Amino acid sequence: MRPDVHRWLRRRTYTATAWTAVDLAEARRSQGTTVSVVLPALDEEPTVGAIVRAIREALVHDTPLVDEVVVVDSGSSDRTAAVAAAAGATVVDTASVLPAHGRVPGKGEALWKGLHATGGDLVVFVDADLVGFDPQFVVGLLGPLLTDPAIGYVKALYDRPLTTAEGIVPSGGGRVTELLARPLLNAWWPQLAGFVQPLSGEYAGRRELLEQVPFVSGYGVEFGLLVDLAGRAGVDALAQVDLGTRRHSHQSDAALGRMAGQILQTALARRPAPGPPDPELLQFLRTADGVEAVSWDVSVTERPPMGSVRAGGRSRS
Ligand SMILES: O=c1ccn([C@@H]2O[C@H](COP(=O)(O)OP(=O)(O)O[C@H]3O[C@H](CO)[C@@H](O)[C@H](O)[C@H]3O)[C@@H](O)[C@H]2O)c(=O)[nH]1
Ligand SMILES: O=C(O)[C@H](O)COP(=O)(O)O
Repeated sequence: MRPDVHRWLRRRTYTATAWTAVDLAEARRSQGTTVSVVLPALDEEPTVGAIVRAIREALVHDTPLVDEVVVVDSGSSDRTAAVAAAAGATVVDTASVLPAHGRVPGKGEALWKGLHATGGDLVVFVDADLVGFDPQFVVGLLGPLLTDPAIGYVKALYDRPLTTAEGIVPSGGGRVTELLARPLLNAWWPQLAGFVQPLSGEYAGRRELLEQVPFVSGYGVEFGLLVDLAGRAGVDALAQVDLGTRRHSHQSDAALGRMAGQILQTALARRPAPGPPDPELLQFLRTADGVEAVSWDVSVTERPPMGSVRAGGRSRS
């Protein structure tokens, strides 16, 4: 493993249980820091209400860690907006925020408009399709930001079970992550190979930093933010926090193919200066102490066209 990635992993990987909501509420009160939570939502009627309610009960009413919970409705055709509002969220529609900029489809658009529609110094993004959501997710994401001024952006890491018709595969989820995003990141941005879940939809950042980078409109938004924020603030300003396990609703293989296409477009638009890709691939295993990185050499050797070999052989004979 590259020494810089090894150092970063040890220095910038945290566990959500390191903080309590009460401690962080006191930290942010003494700093005068405000916190917004943004949930992008497209047709998430079955799950959005429970997530909003859990955050509001634990982190607005019981302990004052969060100032506002905003659901950004990304053009839902179900009752997402009504359910979110009934649970206590402020609901905005992507079409009504910055109307002069129009509305383009996709998750990243909802996040970008959510950034505009909120006012917190710290902004926490949480997907609205999570199942069994725990408000400690928000506490964990805020922990590094409220306790270390050098950190500007924090991404979630977690185990990702895959729920299938046959049952639950404990670490079968994150298929786009494993098959596309991680290999791409390792090849072209190996300094970011320590991110266990580069596509995680739960992350938090300082507004002053988030407002300096573009937001890709679709599913490339996480990949783009990671690369762009590292470029803007440096890898040491980025951190990850272990939230345990995360379950969500899965998309079809065909939909994941389209997601992968958007991530590929995002990566190609940011491709670093030409040069050989890094041949190391870091993958991660869950251990009793957290996660362990496993390094693989994925370099390939190009054999010449057989015709040229035969021609060379003939000329030698
Ligand atoms: O046009 C859209 C599409 C999705 N969403 C919301 O965005 C969140 C995540 O979308 P989802 O379709 O559930 O994505 P996943 O299949 O979970 O994809 C993973 O990988 C994506 C690519 O990086 C990330 O954007 C996701 O957060 C991450 O969970 C959910 O709340 C959606 O309702 C929108 O608001 N608008
Ligand atoms: O992050 C990913 O790789 C995609 O969201 C797919 O996740 P899933 O395999 O858990 O559905």
